[in-house]
Amino acid sequence: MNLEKTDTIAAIATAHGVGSIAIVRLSGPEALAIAQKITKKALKPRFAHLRTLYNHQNEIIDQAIVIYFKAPHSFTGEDVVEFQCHGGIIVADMVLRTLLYHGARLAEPGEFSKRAFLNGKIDLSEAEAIAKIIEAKSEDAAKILARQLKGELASFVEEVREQLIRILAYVEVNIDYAEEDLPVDLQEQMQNQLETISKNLAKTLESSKRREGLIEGFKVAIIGKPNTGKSSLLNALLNYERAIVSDIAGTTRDTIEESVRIGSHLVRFVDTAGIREAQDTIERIGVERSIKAIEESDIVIAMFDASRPLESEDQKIIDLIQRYKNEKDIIVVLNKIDLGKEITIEDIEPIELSVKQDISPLIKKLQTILDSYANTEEILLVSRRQIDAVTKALEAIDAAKIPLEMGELEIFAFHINEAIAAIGSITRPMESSELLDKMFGEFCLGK
Ligand SMILES: Nc1nc2c(c(=O)[nH]1)N(C=O)[C@@H](CNc1ccc(C(=O)N[C@@H](CCC(=O)O)C(=O)O)cc1)CN2
Ligand SMILES: Nc1nc2c(ncn2[C@@H]2O[C@H](COP(=O)(O)OP(=O)(O)OP(=O)(O)O)[C@@H](O)[C@H]2O)c(=O)[nH]1
Ligand SMILES: [Mg+2]
Repeated sequence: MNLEKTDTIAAIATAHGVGSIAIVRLSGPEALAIAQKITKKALKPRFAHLRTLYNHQNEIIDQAIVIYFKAPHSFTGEDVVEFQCHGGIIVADMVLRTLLYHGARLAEPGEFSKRAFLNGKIDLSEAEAIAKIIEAKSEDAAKILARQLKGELASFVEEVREQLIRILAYVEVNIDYAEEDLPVDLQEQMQNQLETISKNLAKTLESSKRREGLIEGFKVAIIGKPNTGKSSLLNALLNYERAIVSDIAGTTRDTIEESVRIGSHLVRFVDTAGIREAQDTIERIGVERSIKAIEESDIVIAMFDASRPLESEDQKIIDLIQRYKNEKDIIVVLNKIDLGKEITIEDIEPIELSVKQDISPLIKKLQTILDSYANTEEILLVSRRQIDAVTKALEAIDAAKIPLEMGELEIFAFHINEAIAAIGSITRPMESSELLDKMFGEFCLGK
């Protein structure tokens, strides 16, 4: 990119509301010149200066801390000047308008980060981490993203890419020079290496999908036959009477969603209509909704009434537990234990409690599961784009296996090249400018 042709952009980087300090950012070849017009004094790189700021009519508009980052040692890699002015929006707006008056252009959303990317200051996985940090729903998410910003995913990508390139190098030598087939031991070695890479990628993909909630927030579905106390549980979690509770079976007809903080996690609970034998259409819809709630959730709480023997309606819930037990974390709760225990369910370790008295055993269990999602050193793919790239790489590696067996080295090399491109696109896509516009366009203004 030709830096001389880039214009100089400006934006307010802090939230547009009441606050004690607001930051206005300026980046581009004219940043220093424009900044000196508003401060009327020289600025030394990497110094925090206390400066009076003047508008174009020479009126004093603020006293601010001004920092000049000289290219290429700045966030964007260009000349950057930051104005840390008094907060609220009025002062920051006046500063911004003065910068625009002196020749800066209002930045588009994400344009600072886009420039940082184009100037090689950050790669795409790091840019995505920045975008997601702003929207992080939990401290755990923020910590994972901070690691990604430090290049954790980038090094993972680089490692896999290098392994694939090494395999490719072997093959290319053989395509060019070998008259006969690949030596059997070399072929086996390559197969083993590919298998290791595949497993590694598949594991990352699987654990990322399972932990998607770390970024977006986790969802917990509460299911069970009517009258087991699902809505009572939601109310107990929320500490107020959100859902209607009654001893009439079928009280909840629609799903109800509310967010609750469990430890450091913000969790969305979904209270569903009780599942019973589907006699009428409305109840059938209820069953379908419950299934949908399960599929959209990370954790399922399956509720039973401990005080009554197992009924055929409970069996429906047990069937669902069986169906989803490999995909979801399922917590079985025997509620109304205050009324005695009549129920027995085989092969399941339940939590026995009374929602009316104490739900802390359930909270503890939830917290243990949520912590286990968060406390891991495993790499997390944090966007659809990253998940798609790894999926594509895996497919390409898979497609390469048969040609390798058959000794069709050129086809093999073609697929390995595909895999290399797919995995590399996580950090450095063969960019179409539309992709970049779309990605960075979703960033906050001033980022
Ligand atoms: N005031 C302020 N705070 C901020 C940012 C910012 O841009 N300004 N950030 C924005 O997201 C984050 C910090 N990230 C940053 C990343 C790189 C550079 C930077 O100037 N890098 C140069 C110089 C490095 C150095 O001197 O050690 C470089 O990489 O060459 C600045 C901030 C969060 N806090
Ligand atoms: N004794 C006792 N009663 C409870 C307990 N939990 C809930 N109940 C009562 O059980 C009845 C049903 O509770 P709900 O929370 O409405 O049950 P639900 O599972 O949401 O029912 P549907 O919405 O019909 O599917 C109410 O009368 C509650 O007060 C408990 O721990 N002990
Ligand atoms: Mg209910």
